[in-house]
Amino acid sequence: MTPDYTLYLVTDSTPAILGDRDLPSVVRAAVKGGVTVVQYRDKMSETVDLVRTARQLHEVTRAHNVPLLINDRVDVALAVGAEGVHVGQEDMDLASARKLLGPDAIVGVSVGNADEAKAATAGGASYISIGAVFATPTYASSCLSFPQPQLSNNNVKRVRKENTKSILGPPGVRAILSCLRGYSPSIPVICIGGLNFSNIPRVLYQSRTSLDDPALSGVAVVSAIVAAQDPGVAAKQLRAQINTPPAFARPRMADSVAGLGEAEAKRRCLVEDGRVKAEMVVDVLRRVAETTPICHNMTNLVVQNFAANVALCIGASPIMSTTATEAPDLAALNGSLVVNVGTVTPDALANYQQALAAYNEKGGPVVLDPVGAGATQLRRNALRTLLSAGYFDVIKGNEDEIKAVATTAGAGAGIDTAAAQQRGVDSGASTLSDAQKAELVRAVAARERNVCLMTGRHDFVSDGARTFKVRNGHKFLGAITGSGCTLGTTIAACLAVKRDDTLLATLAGVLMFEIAAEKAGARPDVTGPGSFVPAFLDALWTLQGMYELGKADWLDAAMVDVCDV
Ligand SMILES: Nc1ncnc2c1ncn2[C@@H]1O[C@H](COP(=O)(O)OP(=O)(O)O)[C@@H](O)[C@H]1O
Ligand SMILES: Cc1ncsc1CCOP(=O)(O)O
Repeated sequence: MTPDYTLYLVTDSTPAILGDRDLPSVVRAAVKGGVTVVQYRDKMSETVDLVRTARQLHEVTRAHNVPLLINDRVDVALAVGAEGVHVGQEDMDLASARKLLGPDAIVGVSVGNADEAKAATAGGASYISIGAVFATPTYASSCLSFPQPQLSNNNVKRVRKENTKSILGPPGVRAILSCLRGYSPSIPVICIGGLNFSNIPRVLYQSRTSLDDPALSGVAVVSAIVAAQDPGVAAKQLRAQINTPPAFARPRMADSVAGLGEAEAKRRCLVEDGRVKAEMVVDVLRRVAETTPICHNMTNLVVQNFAANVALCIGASPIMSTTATEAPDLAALNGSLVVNVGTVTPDALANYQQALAAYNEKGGPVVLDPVGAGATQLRRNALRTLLSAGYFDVIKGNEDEIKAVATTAGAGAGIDTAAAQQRGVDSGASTLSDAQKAELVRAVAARERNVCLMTGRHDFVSDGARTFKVRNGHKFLGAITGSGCTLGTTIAACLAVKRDDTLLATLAGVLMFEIAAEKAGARPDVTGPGSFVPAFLDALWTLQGMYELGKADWLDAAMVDVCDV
């Protein structure tokens, strides 16, 4: 019988995680709650104790028809008649473990990259476990910070090695999963590393680019169950969560192009015969004006006032709040969030993460503006932290910022572009052709399973399936501070009212913003960036009046090209 890997528990017997409870009763509660596989992992105990505990655990798991696997120790698995073992890259090799345990035993292998995954698959692993998805204190607290005089030098080395495993993030997991497509599509694959109640839905979602992609067979957790106050309740909640699509999962054309049907795919094309479908764009903007969505900005110190004014001029209701404790209340108001790292600090970063979690839980749209992300190490780190912390519906930035996003994710994410040393918050000279820009935004959107917008004289936007180039805008936008940031605010307002097509909402925001800029820049009294700013706010305000009237002819100015990537 093929084991069910849906919720795979890896045990941890150290006081920091297990506390003063006994492991068999924690495991009993966990399997009753819905754990489907148990791996007994104990790097510290003497063999005699390992065998005794493994026996107790096996009694518990057998009673619930759940396989028990022993970490590393084939001898212990044989001694207690466990269903199998789990080996790492540093442990006994797969072939020897298989030989000792026989063809029916479960032999799982930890992998950290595509080559290891392919080797384990070819070598006859029963399943593979990809990790580490996120950094986790579990190994550190369980092994290194806890004095273990009996730990041999070899064990110390091995433990250190595990602690320094590279962090893959969901994109790294997906890269490995997709390498296995066509190679061995049927091998069960799970992932491990820092997984818990708040990040499992996103990992399951972002580890696939589309519904046609191979999916994970399950997730492995340690402290989310072993350290939980009630391991049984924790297991039950995790099982329920694994089976429920996350609140932020929206219908995406990229997910199901084939399943959409020709009529629906065409309807969502947005551009027909070289012209943008004006009524669809106007519908989004009218909804903003009529419903006044809350637009929560966690933005930099430079643009607070400008961003609030832009939001008001397009008909949204801005609130500039950088304190995460009020984010759950704001997320409940059905609006959207902008996370703009323009003046990021360590405290601010912690607040962004909490607010992101609050919006992700409610399914409220979130825009990430990684301002200056390619300029300093602090910003690169902040970007890495945010990309692992939650799901962003839209990531927007100038060329250098999008390059930073593309090169940030975990190993194996595989977007082929060079990171750029950004000049402050502005982008340096462009080094990419139009085709490369189109491919870059498509690849980021596909990797993150969201929408990516790269701004500049011309903008490129993609949801992984549809990619457009927008040729609107005005040179004064590039000559004032905060044009990119306030475009993020504008897009967030559109996302709040158009949740079933993130790309359309983004395109609507871009067009309104840039055509307003063209109208402002064309005014005879606008002679430079200084006079442009108030004229731009006026133009946004005037356009808002037009869509309230249902007028769409201003969109004749839209210049949107379909990119063939
Ligand atoms: N030279 C330009 N001509 C037309 N539009 C521009 C120009 N430079 C920037 N923009 C527009 O200004 C907005 C912000 O883009 P950008 O300046 O790239 O962002 P940032 O301020 O984040 O660096 C976008 O709408 C973009 O299209
Ligand atoms: C100048 C500056 N410094 C930190 S944030 C910021 C504003 C950047 O605005 P934008 O990226 O929209 O031009």
